Amino acid sequence: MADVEENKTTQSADVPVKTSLGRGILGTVLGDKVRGIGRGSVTNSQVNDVGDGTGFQDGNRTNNRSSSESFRARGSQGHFRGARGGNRRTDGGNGVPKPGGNVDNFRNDRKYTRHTNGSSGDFVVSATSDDNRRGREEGPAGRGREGAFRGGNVRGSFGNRGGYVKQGRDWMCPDLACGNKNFAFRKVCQKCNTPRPESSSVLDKNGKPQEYIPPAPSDKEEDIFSGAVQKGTNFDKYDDIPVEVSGRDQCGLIYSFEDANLHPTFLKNLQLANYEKPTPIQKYSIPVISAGRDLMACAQTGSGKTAAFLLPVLTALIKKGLTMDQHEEFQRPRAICVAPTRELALQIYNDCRKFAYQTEVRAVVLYGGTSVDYQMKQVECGAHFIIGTPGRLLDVINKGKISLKDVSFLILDEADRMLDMGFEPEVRKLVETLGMPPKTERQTVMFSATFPEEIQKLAADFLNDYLFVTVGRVGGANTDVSQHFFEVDRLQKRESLCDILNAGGGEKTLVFVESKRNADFLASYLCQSGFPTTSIHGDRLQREREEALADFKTGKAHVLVATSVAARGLNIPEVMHVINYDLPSSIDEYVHRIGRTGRCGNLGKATSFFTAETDQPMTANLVRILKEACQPIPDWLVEHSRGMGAGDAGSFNSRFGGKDIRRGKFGGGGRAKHDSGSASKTASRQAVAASEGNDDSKTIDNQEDLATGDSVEDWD
Ligand SMILES: Nc1ncnc2c1ncn2[C@@H]1O[C@H](COP(=O)(O)OP(=O)(O)OP(=O)(O)O)[C@@H](O)[C@H]1O
Repeated sequence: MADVEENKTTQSADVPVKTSLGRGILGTVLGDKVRGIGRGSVTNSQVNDVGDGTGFQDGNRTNNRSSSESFRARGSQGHFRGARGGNRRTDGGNGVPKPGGNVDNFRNDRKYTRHTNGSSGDFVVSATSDDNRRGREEGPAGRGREGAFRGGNVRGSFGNRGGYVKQGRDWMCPDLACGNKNFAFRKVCQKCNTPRPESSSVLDKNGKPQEYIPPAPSDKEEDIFSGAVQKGTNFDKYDDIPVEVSGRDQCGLIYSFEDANLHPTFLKNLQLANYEKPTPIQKYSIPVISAGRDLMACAQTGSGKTAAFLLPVLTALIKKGLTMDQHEEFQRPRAICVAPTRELALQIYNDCRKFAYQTEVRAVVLYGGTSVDYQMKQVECGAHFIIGTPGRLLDVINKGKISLKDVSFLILDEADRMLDMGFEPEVRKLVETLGMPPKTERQTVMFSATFPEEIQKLAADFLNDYLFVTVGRVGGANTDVSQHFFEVDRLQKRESLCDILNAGGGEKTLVFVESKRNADFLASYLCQSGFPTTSIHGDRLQREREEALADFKTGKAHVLVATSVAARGLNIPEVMHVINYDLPSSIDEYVHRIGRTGRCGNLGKATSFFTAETDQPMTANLVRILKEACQPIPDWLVEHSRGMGAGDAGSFNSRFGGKDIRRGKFGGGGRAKHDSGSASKTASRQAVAASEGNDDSKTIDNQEDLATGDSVEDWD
């Protein structure tokens, strides 16, 4: 993918720049075939610009065309955005497209619509929807791609772990050479006697789904402290990011963990975890929480927000003194942390076990898709700190196992998500109706990388005279992630993805799609195309979700296809590349998705497929995010963004400029800007208040779609 950068300089597709025997921008030479994707392509004699030069090229072009025949430049130079219904040959049996298909064959029997694209003189060739359907559904054997998937010709995504087998449903033989579809009740494959994959053996003797009991976490020190993302080369550059604190009576900041008055065991545990010095969000948040203040904290993805709340909360719990409620049926947790997805709740729980290692703090995690009885037993064994997803938490509370009256800390991780339309009713119920002390008698802290203004307004219902700490811009993208965009026709996406994965040479890649069905579909396709792939989404069994994540973490599968369940918070070491196969409908979701790479000072890469017909409403916000992160902005994206309202390039007049919505209401001295870096180390350790008076007015960008269908799937 270095090629992407390398080739960006060429603006005109007509100018032959270099000979490529390997890959073009995203183009890949496969045998004697050259496929260009995204916005550039390669012929044997020309390399065309990826960033700006041309549209993507039909796959199996012959090599002797001149680049000007193959492409026309965009704008004044003319531009060809080749879209086609499928330059793939269909596979005899199942209609699954194979790479390297023949565009000419395709053209012979497909209808094309040719139209011009405004004043630019571009023309776009696109297949009609009939073509698209045929491209997908027709195969010599008369079975379409989707038919193949449902009908039994698609094998498990990943050996016997990935079989797309649902509870109580028919299952596919995990033996790739067999792939037979078996009825749900069969324990072995009818055709080859291969045992049913473990993940499908979930029916009890009454045919009801058996409940999943997750494996007990290891107590071994090396296991507890493994699995974290290690610091990258840009870790120290976090200190250069400006920090802003707003609110009354601000607290100081710390420059080392030793300054933070943490419990001594935590200091030892930090060493074991290789935490040498705090990140900016930790420097500012730990003193605020330790001082007993409510907090809204916003910092870029992967910059250490979890430790920023866990360390001071755990310290406070120990300082206040923990009574042992072990083996009592009724537990009175002192701290509750709520997270939007099961995997994130589990991850926070594991971080909590890490920091609280060898202390008396007992943490319990409650999340859906697992046995409630099992989790209730865990609670009975003692629960000072409960971490969970809202639905399961409510469930266990309603079963009378937990009293909230002693809760002194409420933490909302991914707080903007917890308070959006999908989760807000559950969170409100948890906080306001089940006996939790009111906001003046508990401490409430909220963390996220994004805090839209409307959510900030709502959050005020739960917070008491809070401080707002922002590191960098609210809602800004992680600047350690290089962002690339390719305008790709919907039907070109799969092939483009394969080219990118081939070019990546097996690097760990997370591919986001919008729908659960497409996640299965794509994972299956990638498996068949030779990429070890697994998938995670809300329709998979919890056991399968955890196995999928484990396989991806260990590298057994180097591609994970995911819906938005994996967009927030997940900390997976060595994810080198995030691909938005489908762009999300919300810019905040985009920021969180690409934040799965480039964590903890490591560099990462994000590639997004842009399809004008679906993604046009995102353009203004994308342009703004790119500009803010100092990323190159493709001209075509700017063009698309024109007339899309608040996001014209150059304007930051939106919610992204949003900081504390209370600004201007603190009288003087309520807002302070800081440099958390080395320069300020010589200064007083107290935050220096620099009153800035009233802020500029701003417009709220209403293009956000706060609740996306898939992402509410984890309410339990
Ligand atoms: N001070 C530190 N020193 C070394 N590593 C750290 C430090 N703080 C955090 N990390 C590591 O950085 C990684 C990212 O941290 P974390 O998951 O808390 O990020 P985050 O800000 O919560 O991200 P997101 O916004 O995606 O939820 C983790 O692996 C964590 O162990």
